[in-house]
Amino acid sequence: MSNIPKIVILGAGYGGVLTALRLQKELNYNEADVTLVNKHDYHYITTHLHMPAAGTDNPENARVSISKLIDEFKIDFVKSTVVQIRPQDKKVILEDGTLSYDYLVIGLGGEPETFGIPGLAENAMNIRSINSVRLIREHIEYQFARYKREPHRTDYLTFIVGGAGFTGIEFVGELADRIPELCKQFDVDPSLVKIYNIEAAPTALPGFDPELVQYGMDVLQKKGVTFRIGTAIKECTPEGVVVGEGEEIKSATVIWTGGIRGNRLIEEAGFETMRGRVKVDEFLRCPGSENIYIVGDNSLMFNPEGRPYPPTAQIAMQQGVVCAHNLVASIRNQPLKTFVFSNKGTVASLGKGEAIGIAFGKKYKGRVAAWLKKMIDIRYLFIIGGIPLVLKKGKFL
Ligand SMILES: Cc1cc2nc3c(=O)[nH]c(=O)nc-3n(C[C@H](O)[C@H](O)[C@H](O)COP(=O)(O)OP(=O)(O)OC[C@H]3O[C@@H](n4cnc5c(N)ncnc54)[C@H](O)[C@@H]3O)c2cc1C
Repeated sequence: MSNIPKIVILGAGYGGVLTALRLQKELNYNEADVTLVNKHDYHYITTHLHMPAAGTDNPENARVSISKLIDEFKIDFVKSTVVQIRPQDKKVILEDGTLSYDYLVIGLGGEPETFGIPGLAENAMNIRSINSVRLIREHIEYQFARYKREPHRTDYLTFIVGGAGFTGIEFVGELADRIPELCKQFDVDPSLVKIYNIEAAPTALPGFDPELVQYGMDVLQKKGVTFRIGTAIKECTPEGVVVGEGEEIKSATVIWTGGIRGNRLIEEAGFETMRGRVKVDEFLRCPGSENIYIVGDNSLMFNPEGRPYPPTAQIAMQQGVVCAHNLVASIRNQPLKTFVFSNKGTVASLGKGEAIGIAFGKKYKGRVAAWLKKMIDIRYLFIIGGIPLVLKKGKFL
């Protein structure tokens, strides 16, 4: 049996892919066996998913074949679903086999958090993966077709988005752009279509710059979005949602973007978690299990003021780089690097040609912010796949 350490990476999301790409670059020949496990043979660009969900872009543009990203002479890719993590045995159970590891990286991404709201898990859809956005896109078109057969059912033309965080705001922006096209295609009077964005917090985009939030809401309202801010969804049923003090909004489409938690496999593995996320140490290791690293939405880290960093692609990518560095350092018995988050800013799209954001300490809105958003997306494609990927998947217009 070989004495080469075995590194297993679970999940080819932002954290997992960056870890794999960096290991591929930094490890010398025969220094470690690296295996990347993912349930699909493609990586998806989560930050694009609001577009194919609304139907303003093709889902193909939001996914990249993993074989195009990694060097399969250096990294073994296993397409499978993880069903159990067994830290006590240093094993991972897959739906079709078992892997043993010396070092484990967990980057399985988050799951929707429904905060125990009755009916949400059963009746609402989520923008989480290529498969989930395909479903949303088809579902939206189908509601227009159904309405033409049952014109008394205006609930088919009412679209409810729960949560006005970044995902909710970006999605309603795209949906509002798509509606005129669908109305034309299905001969539907646009004034019959309603888009509600419902948020329990006292503001949309909680924690974001208030002036930019106001700008964003004005843009979206002009496009036809109705905001119900400071309004909690109390229940979700097959007929719609119940909000506030019992008001019912009838709708055949509820999309929940209001919360994200870590992965249930981590809780089931016996790690101490907060909403499925593990509070990692400064080197990104799981406390008490120094051979296990956790990156991305599965990890929990706090800023110097003691507040948790929101789970973003940006932090997941930076963690992937440091995680790979620390794995190589562990193997070489060298000192580990502390993870320090460098916030490059945040930009939220509001649909075609409109966005709001803060980058490099400055506020941006309108076309300039929309351009910035494109540059961020292109930069990511470049990091993971170089110029060929930018040319293939990059959106310049
Ligand atoms: C619509 C939307 C827009 C967003 N926009 C932004 C943005 O503009 N900027 C930003 O910084 N962040 C944004 N985010 C957040 C960002 O996408 C996440 O924080 C980021 O994807 C987390 O990366 P990750 O590596 O933890 O996991 P993910 O990217 O979620 O990847 C997890 C991977 O694990 C795989 N997987 C899951 N379970 C299993 C299993 N059991 N077995 C095998 N494989 C499994 C999945 O298929 C996936 O490939 C957005 C999120 C959404 C949903």
